[in-house]
Amino acid sequence: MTELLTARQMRDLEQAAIAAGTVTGAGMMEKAGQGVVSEILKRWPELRIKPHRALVLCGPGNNGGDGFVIARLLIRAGWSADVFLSGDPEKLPPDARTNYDRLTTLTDVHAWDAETIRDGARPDVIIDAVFGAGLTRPLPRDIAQVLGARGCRRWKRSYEITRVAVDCPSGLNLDNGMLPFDGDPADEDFNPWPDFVNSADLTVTFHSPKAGHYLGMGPLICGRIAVVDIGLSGEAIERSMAGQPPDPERARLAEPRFAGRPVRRWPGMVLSKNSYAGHKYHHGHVIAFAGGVGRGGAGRLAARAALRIGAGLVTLVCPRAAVMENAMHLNSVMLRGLDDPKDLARVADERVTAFCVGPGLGTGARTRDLVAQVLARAESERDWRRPAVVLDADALTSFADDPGALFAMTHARTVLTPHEGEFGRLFPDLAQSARADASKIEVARLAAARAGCVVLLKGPDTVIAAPDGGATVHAATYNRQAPWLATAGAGDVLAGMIAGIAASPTAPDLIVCAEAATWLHTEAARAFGPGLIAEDLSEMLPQVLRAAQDQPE
Ligand SMILES: NC(=O)C1=CN([C@@H]2O[C@H](COP(=O)(O)OP(=O)(O)OC[C@H]3O[C@@H](n4cnc5c(N)ncnc54)[C@H](O)[C@@H]3O)[C@@H](O)[C@H]2O)[C@@H](O)CC1
Ligand SMILES: Nc1ncnc2c1ncn2[C@@H]1O[C@H](COP(=O)(O)OP(=O)(O)O)[C@@H](O)[C@H]1O
Ligand SMILES: [K+]
Repeated sequence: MTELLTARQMRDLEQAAIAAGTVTGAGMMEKAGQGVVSEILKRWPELRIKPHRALVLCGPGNNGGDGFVIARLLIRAGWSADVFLSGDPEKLPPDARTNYDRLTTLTDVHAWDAETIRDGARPDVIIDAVFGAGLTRPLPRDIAQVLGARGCRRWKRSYEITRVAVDCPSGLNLDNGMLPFDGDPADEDFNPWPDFVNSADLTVTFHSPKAGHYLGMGPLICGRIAVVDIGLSGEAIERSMAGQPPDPERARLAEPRFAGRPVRRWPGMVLSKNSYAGHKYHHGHVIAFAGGVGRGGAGRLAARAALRIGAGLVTLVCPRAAVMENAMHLNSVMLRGLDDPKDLARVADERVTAFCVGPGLGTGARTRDLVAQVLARAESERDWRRPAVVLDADALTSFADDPGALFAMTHARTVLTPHEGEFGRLFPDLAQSARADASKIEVARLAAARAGCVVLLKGPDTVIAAPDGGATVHAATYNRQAPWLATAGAGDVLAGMIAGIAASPTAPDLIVCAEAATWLHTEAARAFGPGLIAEDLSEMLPQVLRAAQDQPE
């Protein structure tokens, strides 16, 4: 799984490698520039045919330094390049200055002027090397005037101009995926979208992607992401393998890759039925709860998903009045009636290894009691650990008035799976800071630490965090978009899938189960495609599981 670095972690890696003498700043900058040029020509081979015109926009730091390298390489390849620098050449950092000096022997580098840039010849390619990891404030207005969506409208067919961002579209915060903007939103003519949103067709980043490429606005404005090696690979092997919990300090991306290469065994290795041995109890017994009469659908969706993903047995537990209704819909999923949560032991013996609580349950005292009963379950004599507990939907909302009461009961074998609304009810202060400028990764980490359990905060950029700080981003973006998942009941299916994977007595850490479930959930949605409704997800799982497990060594 690829590590998602923060700007600071990337800087530290570079500094450490420079200090160790394995790379130099100038060497990395040269590789960065070369990498951008070769990615452009790889992505648009037609640009190789004859030289073209580039507009290279450079900033006052090392991102600008990359721009000077790119301009030099393009000019050497016969292109014409109009180069502009925002900032004082005398104040450039040393490596950027060296590349500025080399470039000025080939062409002029003009001082930034929005009007001059916009009145200049129409470029075929715009290189955005204004700000990268070092941006600390909103994009200054004179830069937004050029890079913002309105910026290049003066040119004919401006929408056909290829836009390439170096490290990120300038203005993007690489830690949180946000686009801080200047100006007063209260002003009548203020419109952050065309003014400040700078988007690219291709973003070329270095060594490893950064969190902001995958969070928030990042996927909307980066186009595609290409990662190029700048000589740091030997310095930083990924610190945790797929199938093992993430390193507490390094967030990662849930995907079947390690150290830049495809890993064929993930997520198959996380699933229970990956060897010939075992009977049904070896794969765990899940209990999913359903609501009262007429409200059983969500619980049934979760139960079916738990069975499809591989739990040995699944029982749906509902109020007695709803047994007949549920019986009409269920075959392989078993069914029991339960009115008083205190009688849980009657329907759930010690062989139950996972519970899924919340979908369709309704909010209130009964749901709170059920959650309390389930969370109070200790490890049994048969199993060395407590049953896993997935709390979703109404199991979360029922504690909106007193989240502390929930966190007093949650334990390390618990996963909370809130969408943003449910998250705001349990963690109002953290939701607030996420709306300001805290990264979704940091916010989920704080929530997991407070609740003492795994927190999975949903969305196209789902973040899964453990109390020790381990965090994974699951990206249903770029080439894994699955907008069809925004459909009622998709979350219930995910909760059931997590329970189904975690139920196995041999299941790995809960965060690892949650990563695999989230990835498979999106794979199922992608395999079905448009028109998906929640029922379809479980039915796509056999096909998705086959692809995940039947891989040659
Ligand atoms: N040797 C290295 O460290 C390498 C750095 N690389 C490039 O260097 C970039 C990071 O370089 P830097 O740390 O110099 O950062 P940047 O070049 O992203 O920006 C830093 C500069 O912008 C100024 N600044 C920040 N926000 C501003 C704002 N809102 N308005 C006006 N000025 C603002 C800062 O004062 C500083 O002068 C990476 O994104 C990458 O493109 C690559 O060349 C790879 C090697
Ligand atoms: N635009 C989207 N792209 C990808 N996944 C999405 C998108 N919108 C929602 N999802 C996913 O779909 C599921 C929806 O869950 P949830 O909001 O709990 O819905 P429900 O309660 O109706 O089941 C989550 O797993 C979420 O991450
Ligand atoms: K940039």
